Amino acid sequence: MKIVADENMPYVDALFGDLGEIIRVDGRSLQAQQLSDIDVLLVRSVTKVNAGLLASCKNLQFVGTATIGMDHIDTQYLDSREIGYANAPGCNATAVGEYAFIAMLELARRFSEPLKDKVVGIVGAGNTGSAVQKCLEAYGVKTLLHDPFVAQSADPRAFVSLDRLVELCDVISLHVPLTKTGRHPTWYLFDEKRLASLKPGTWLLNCCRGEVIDNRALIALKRQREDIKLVLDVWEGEPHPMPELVPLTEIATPHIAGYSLEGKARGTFMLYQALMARLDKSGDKSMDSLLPALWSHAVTLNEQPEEKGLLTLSRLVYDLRDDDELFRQRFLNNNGFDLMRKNHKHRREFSALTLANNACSDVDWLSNIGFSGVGL
Ligand SMILES: NC(=O)C1=CN([C@@H]2O[C@H](COP(=O)(O)OP(=O)(O)OC[C@H]3O[C@@H](n4cnc5c(N)ncnc54)[C@H](O)[C@@H]3O)[C@@H](O)[C@H]2O)C=CC1
Ligand SMILES: O=C(O)C(=O)[C@H](O)COP(=O)(O)O
Repeated sequence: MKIVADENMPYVDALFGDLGEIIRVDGRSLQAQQLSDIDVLLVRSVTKVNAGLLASCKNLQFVGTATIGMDHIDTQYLDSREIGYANAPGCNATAVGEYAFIAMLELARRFSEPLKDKVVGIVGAGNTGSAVQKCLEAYGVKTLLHDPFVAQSADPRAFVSLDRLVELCDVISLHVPLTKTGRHPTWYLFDEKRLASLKPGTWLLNCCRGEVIDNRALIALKRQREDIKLVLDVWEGEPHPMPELVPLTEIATPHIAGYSLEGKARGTFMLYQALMARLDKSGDKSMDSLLPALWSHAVTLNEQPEEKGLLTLSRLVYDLRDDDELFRQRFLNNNGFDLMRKNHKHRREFSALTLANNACSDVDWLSNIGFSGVGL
């Protein structure tokens, strides 16, 4: 079996090595002629999988994308050729949720405005939106949700309209797929008009897809409204963000909100499971053996952490300031955006840090945020 896999997908050799030959490729520049005799294609979000790429692959049985988003895959075309496919829903939801939560803690500290006093609006209440909500609620922050699809399901949570969310929230975090059609398209959901309606001092975070916000209109807004604070992980026109937008942000990163080691391992593992099911084989691999230990195993709490202490714990697991600094230095360099993504291997999730409780008082909320605990 011949398997072509994006070079930025970790653990492919460990999981797929027994199945056949593995060829690593640069997913963004992948060409049809590299694929003519392959059986399996494993990609990330930077590869457009369509008739143009696959027309000459006669043996192709399966396409896997180790991502949540599917907007880069022409599933109609794959269906028409009866090629199996899978994505990895939820694989990096915890990573995105923790990224947004940590970014909020960073802004709270930078501007001396406690996160605990804010109301946070979450647009899109699926896996990543719910992961942010989990961290916020565990910490005691009030959240409001907008999701016209989930609102109509049996989900017991309360929902508000987008207008109401924008009107009421101090912080807005975006977690929708990129869609151009259907009843509630998200392309430019935050257009010039919506951006103009943000209340004074709003913090706006985008960790989903760049084009959910009209980036030109965002630049125009920021030039008039210093009060708005931006956290952008995704950009219109990736891998070339509008250069004038970057200095207008508080935190800027190259589409790595989902890039925890755990999230990446989960993504590859979910594709392994999907391929094994497609081949009607039972897999003998497990995910546990893939991950290394965190550099610091345990921290002992002698007292209940305040917001500053919570940020300190978070930074032990993932210091978002490092990625922000590197991005500002490098995004304009030749291939800087993609190189930073390719080399991004340092980030863990809260669960990698074990907290020991010497504080007596109730610190269950920390395990509800996601930290591992001894006697929490
Ligand atoms: N920055 C990064 O590294 C990552 C970005 N993403 C992006 O985030 C998106 C969301 O991921 P998940 O939460 O896992 O997907 P999901 O499918 O679990 O949830 C998306 C939610 O958005 C809702 N939605 C759709 N249209 C909406 C609208 N117009 N207004 C409000 N809600 C709407 C859906 O009903 C759904 O509940 C992905 O599609 C992907 O594009 C995902 C993972 C990592
Ligand atoms: O899962 C998604 O959707 C994402 O946006 C990914 O986290 C992005 O990662 P790459 O697939 O572009 O490496």
